[in-house]
Amino acid sequence: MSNLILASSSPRRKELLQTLQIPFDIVTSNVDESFQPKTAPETVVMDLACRKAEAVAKHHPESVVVGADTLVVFEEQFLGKPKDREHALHMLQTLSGRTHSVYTGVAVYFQHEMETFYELTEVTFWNLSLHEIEHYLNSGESFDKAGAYAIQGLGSLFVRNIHGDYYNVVGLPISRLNRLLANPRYSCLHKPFTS
Ligand SMILES: Cc1cn([C@H]2C[C@H](O)[C@@H](COP(=O)(O)OP(=O)(O)OP(=O)(O)O)O2)c(=O)[nH]c1=O
Repeated sequence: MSNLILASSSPRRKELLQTLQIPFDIVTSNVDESFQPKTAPETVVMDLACRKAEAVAKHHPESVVVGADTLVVFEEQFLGKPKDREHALHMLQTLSGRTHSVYTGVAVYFQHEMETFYELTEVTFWNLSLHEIEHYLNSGESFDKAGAYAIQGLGSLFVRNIHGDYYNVVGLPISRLNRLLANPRYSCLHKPFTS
């Protein structure tokens, strides 16, 4: 097993973590992703990221384990992954012509200690016609994405403006994670992009 483990089944997170050019393995777990109503979104994403990292770290205490969670938030509504087409349609209609927030929480577990942070990116959508949304839903891209869209795919055509880290929206704020891993505490990772 590598010194670094990504506790995620997300192919986007895998791709982004590869940017660091550190060997890593993927180990996933099934954690309970429920949370108390009225919890602040940054608390939710950091807490879920911790649960994912902890569940894997239990079985791999020698490794640095990274977990993450992404949530789309519009006003008081938390938009996770849509349950079905109807749900995805409703989410995209909610986001149409408005600005929403994308939170990703990241947790790094190593030697019985957890470090966490979150990033927030504001994304503004163009007004979307029903025809456009239906066409997008037919692509199937919505279904495993928070907020029912993928900024890295066809969903990019909905985006009028973005403020913050693009990679945070895709699911892993990689430059901030790289800064965190620069700490000598993680020297076992032999990172090429930090001194
Ligand atoms: C908003 C947005 C989300 N997403 C994805 C990132 C995450 O994979 C997903 C949010 O769901 P998550 O529950 O954060 O992650 P996951 O279930 O895919 O993977 P795991 O829990 O195993 O780590 O939405 C995009 O790929 N593009 C986007 O533009």
